[in-house]
Amino acid sequence: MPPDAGTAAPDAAPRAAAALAVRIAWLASPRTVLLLAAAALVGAAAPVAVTWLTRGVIDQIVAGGAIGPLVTLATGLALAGVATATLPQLDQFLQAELNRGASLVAIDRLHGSVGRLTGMVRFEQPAFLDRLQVAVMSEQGPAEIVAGGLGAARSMLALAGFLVSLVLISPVMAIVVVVAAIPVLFAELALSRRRACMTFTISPVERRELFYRDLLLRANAAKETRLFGIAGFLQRRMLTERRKADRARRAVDRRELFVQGGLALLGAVVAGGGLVWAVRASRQGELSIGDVALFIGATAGVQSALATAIGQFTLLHQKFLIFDHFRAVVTGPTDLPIAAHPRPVPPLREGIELRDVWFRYTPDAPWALRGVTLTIPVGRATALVGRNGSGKSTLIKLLCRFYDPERGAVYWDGIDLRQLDPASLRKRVTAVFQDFVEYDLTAAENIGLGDVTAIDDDDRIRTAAQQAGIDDELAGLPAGYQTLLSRIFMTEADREDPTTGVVLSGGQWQRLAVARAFMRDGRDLMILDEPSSGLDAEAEYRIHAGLQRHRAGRTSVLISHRLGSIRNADAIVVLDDGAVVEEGTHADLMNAGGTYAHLFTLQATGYLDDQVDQFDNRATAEAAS
Ligand SMILES: Nc1ncnc2c1ncn2[C@@H]1O[C@H](COP(=O)(O)OP(=O)(O)OP(=O)(O)O)[C@@H](O)[C@H]1O
Repeated sequence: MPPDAGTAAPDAAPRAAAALAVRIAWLASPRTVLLLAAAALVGAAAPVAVTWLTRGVIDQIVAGGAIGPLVTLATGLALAGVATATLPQLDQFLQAELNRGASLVAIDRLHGSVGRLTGMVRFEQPAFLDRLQVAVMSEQGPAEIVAGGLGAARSMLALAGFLVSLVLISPVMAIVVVVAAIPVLFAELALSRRRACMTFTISPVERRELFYRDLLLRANAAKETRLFGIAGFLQRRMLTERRKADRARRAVDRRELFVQGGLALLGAVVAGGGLVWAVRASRQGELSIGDVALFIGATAGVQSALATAIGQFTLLHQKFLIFDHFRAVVTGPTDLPIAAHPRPVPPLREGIELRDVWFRYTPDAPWALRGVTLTIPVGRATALVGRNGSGKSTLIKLLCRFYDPERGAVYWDGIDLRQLDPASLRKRVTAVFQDFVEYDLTAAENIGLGDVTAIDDDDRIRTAAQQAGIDDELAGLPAGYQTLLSRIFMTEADREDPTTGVVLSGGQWQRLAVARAFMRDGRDLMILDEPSSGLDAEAEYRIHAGLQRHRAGRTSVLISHRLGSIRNADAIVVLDDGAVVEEGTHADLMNAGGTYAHLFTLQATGYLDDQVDQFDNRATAEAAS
């Protein structure tokens, strides 16, 4: 059974997420972080200074004091004003700069971690995919968290400054303002938790919306969506998912509206009450006019700094919770257990052996392989055949160790694959998968990716293409092997120029995938999962002749529903419902008259008219009886 550790939501660790975010930001640009911190310090001091300088100026004017100190105070006020006016722009620039650098580091970390997942297990787990989607959206998290943290620190410093000012004028008022802020803090924290939770819970809905949107916009789905007239149907489904997500967002927005509206009202009542008191105190001579100005500025300053600090803390808390999904992905365990001291994979000398292998994709899924015991001898061609869903592709995924068996084991010259280094194992394997990738790159790159160390080696690329029978076609493209095999990167100006990109046919792509596998020449094991399913008869014949030549003396596993193409394999293994039901050469299996003989005869019959008639008659008779 595939392990599921690390996919279930782990206990959120917002502190660890915050620490990781700060580490990433610091790694990206320590200078920008320091500049932002300096800006935060000045940003905190400036408004407090403005309030005190304003009080001094007013009191000097009212008292008719000397011009010198008044000018000094006014100059200070002007400088503080300049700092207050220009800091937001500088702050914005620094934040954007930090964002660029830290996002780059975050993207690199995230993709590095996903790339280090050795198997396919995680990609089949919805919980991991949800987490990954949130993690991908969190690339700006480090910069936002650092900027938010510094913003909160700035508000706290400003708050302290204003609070001291307010305590000097009216300690009671200072206490009232602070006490009124306590419910705000708790309410905002609860709101932020709710928003972070909503972001995660709507993730499957957003993934479904993306799936429908992708189908509607994808070129290779356009044929079916048009012919079957399902664009409207898919669009309605997409909008339904969007509405579901919007309903969840609206519920949180509505709660915020009521809670924050109520809290704002409370703040306004406190400030209004204080103002009435200050005016009365001034009339009774307890406060100077400058004191009243200081009181008004300090009360507004305390309230706004408190509101900003609480807002920033709760936003930070929310960002920690969201960025925690990023942390969970980048620090999560690997999907397949890796041996403490994985052994490098030696060249294959005897063969690969499956011993009583049981495998299912999830604990609640039916078994895809049931007690498979099988030897793939070195230097021999082994063919896997069987009906759809009988477990052929699953078996080769286990040979590449994309998954581990739940019971039993796969051995490479007697060593359990779990003891080997997965990367080292894969260096010894080449494959054409059923669902091979069509890269929107040049023809040469499409082949060269088979051995990225030789991606510029034109001779090897060309040899691989010749072996796959596609050299002539690639050489004949407008820019030969350098032709881009895609039209998706074209600009409007390129549209008429055929050399900027061409579209290959399905069969051509398939031969290109075979060439890519040939690029990894000299590997110990070659896996071919339906390498010729999309080819015309002649291309199929040529590719199988080429593969046969190439396979000679090498270890290969070949899957094909066209039984004629595997009849020359050294051994044919028939799978049925995840179990090996027959094994032998073509002649052995035909003599045995079992599943293979039945399937082979059925296919061969299709190519011979008189036998087709007999077959049809027999089928009609069978149907009638
Ligand atoms: N990624 C997956 N997640 C869950 N179940 C899967 C997955 N891939 C295959 N299966 C299931 O495992 C069983 C074996 O599938 P597999 O693809 O190995 O069959 P196959 O013999 O290669 O079929 P085909 O001839 O159609 O390619 C099937 O029941 C299939 O539904």
